[in-house]
Amino acid sequence: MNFKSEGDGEMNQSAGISHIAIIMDGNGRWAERRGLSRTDGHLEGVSAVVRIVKRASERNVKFLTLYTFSAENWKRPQKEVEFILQLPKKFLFQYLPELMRNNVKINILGDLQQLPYSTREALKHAVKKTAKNDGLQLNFALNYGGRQEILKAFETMKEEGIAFTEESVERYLYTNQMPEPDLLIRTGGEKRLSNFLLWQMAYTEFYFSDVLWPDFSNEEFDKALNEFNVRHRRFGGL
Ligand SMILES: CCc1cc(N2CCCCCC2)n2ncc(-c3ccc(F)cc3)c2n1
Repeated sequence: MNFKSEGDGEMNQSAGISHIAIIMDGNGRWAERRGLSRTDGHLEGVSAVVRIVKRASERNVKFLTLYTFSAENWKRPQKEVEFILQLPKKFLFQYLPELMRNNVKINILGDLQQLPYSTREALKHAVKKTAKNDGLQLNFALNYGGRQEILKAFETMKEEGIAFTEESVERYLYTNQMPEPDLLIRTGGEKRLSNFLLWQMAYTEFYFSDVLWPDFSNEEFDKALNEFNVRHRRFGGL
């Protein structure tokens, strides 16, 4: 199956959007409301990832960054953490061939040293296999924390004797090869950043949705993009 791209025929509504970041919240509540286990909620969340990756590619988004596991998520019950940290392997085993067919490039943001060996190996394989692809750049933030990222950049720069400027710091962040997010979408009703891309989102538009991530449809995604375009519509003015 190919992620069909909306050609120039239809006005490409997302012409101004290069990079979208998403905090995919609400998976546990989605399951609890249905009398299902939290792990069922995470699995439904994976299906929503596949759906929105395809939609982002169709809307000609160039970079899509997904917050899949925060540094704070380690505080969850051990069984749930163990289940979640197996999801990358499951996802890649099932979807990497299709992502390759659609020229998707996978990048990983975060500290992978604490992840299970088999998960780290699956991630390294996916990054290597998709490295030459030049379609949508799909960034997974795993064991990621914005404050930790900035502190790690400062420590490395200090060791290397690099002067701190906005440009030099950005070269030491996980996102050093990509533009800052134009739009942040957070699902699940909370309205906070949760230590995500703190340096990078200094000028990012925020879109908060009460929809729980597993229910986040193409229509909901399109509403966020269209809202961005309304906010950024310029009629020749400044
Ligand atoms: C590491 C925890 C985690 C959690 C998770 N959830 C759970 C939380 C949010 C909802 C989505 C499902 N997903 N979904 C895809 C991945 C994934 C990560 C890397 C990769 F290369 C490919 C896929 C994923 N990873």
